[in-house]
Amino acid sequence: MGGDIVDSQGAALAAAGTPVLEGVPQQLAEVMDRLAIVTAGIARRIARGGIDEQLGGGVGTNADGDGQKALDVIADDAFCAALAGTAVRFYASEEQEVAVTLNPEGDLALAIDPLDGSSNIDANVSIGTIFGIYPAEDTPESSFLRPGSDLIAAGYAIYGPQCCLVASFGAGVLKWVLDPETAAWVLVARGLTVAPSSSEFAINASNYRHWPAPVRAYVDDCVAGADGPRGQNFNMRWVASLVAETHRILTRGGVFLYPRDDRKGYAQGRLRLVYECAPIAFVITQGGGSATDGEQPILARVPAHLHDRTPFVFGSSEKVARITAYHDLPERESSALFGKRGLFRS
Ligand SMILES: O=P(O)(O)OC[C@H]1O[C@](O)(COP(=O)(O)O)[C@@H](O)[C@@H]1O
Ligand SMILES: [Mg+2]
Ligand SMILES: [Mg+2]
Repeated sequence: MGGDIVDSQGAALAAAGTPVLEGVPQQLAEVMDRLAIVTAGIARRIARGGIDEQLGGGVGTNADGDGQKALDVIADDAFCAALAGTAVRFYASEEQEVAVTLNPEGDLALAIDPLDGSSNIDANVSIGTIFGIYPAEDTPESSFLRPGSDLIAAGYAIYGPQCCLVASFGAGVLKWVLDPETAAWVLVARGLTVAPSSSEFAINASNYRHWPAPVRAYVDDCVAGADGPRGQNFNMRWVASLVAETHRILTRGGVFLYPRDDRKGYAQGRLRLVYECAPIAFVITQGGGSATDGEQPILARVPAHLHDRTPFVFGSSEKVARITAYHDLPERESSALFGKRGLFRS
């Protein structure tokens, strides 16, 4: 199962019929266990990176034109192999052009970003895996080209100082920690929530000059701090790993923005609706936070194609609502100097 990325402890448990993960609904138990087993194997392989292989080395480009690192391909192969023979009928990966049929009798359709944040592999900064599970329909198109509100499960693994799995099955957000002493997954939380407000925002500010006016206006007002219309100071973070930003926001609140911008190829932002934004939106919404494309809820968006991208804003509800309000401002208001803006002047 999963080539050479298999956690032997997890595989032995599964072979003995013992659940690897506690707290998973029966319908999803085998699939979640296999995801957990591969995740533990990837975590161990990352920890050994550079000893006998270079996981961050470039190996080509995927069908979508993105550069692929060795670990992107290793992780994709491992998840795909591990899910063969389970209830997963269709496997749709960010790294593959079309969805793979794994089990024609299966009743689940799994979308995956096998390795998220790949620019951070060599830098030893947190990276992850993102997944979403739908009920399978007759074809890959009808299974995946639907609103994220149809998801029955979604979550992510984070390969960081601590390896965690975070998932929702539609009734709150659960978190497991991989115990490095025993190699067992331990359920540590059942009801993770997103703080309703916060003074942190996350955006790649190097693209400032390319952003739409409402995003520039929002960030201008945050950066102006106590001297601007918001009348309070803010802090900024940018990890460049969506999983790491999500994990921080689930831990202490905040807001994340990856807007559309004027650069070639960024008319719909950077992040993929099916593999990244819908699953993260599902988890964040289950935790009481919000997720939009700047204006509309992400979970209502229906992709036209598997690899569609979308602007993405998510996090503490109060902040996401405020960003939507900036998008509703008249153009002359959102492009005005921050001190002149009426709506949010304190
Ligand atoms: O380098 P940028 O433009 O800041 O983009 C960073 C974003 O790109 C991503 O790395 C895209 O994911 P992949 O690594 O799976 O392609 C996100 O994790 C992250 O939020
Ligand atoms: Mg990604
Ligand atoms: Mg990826």
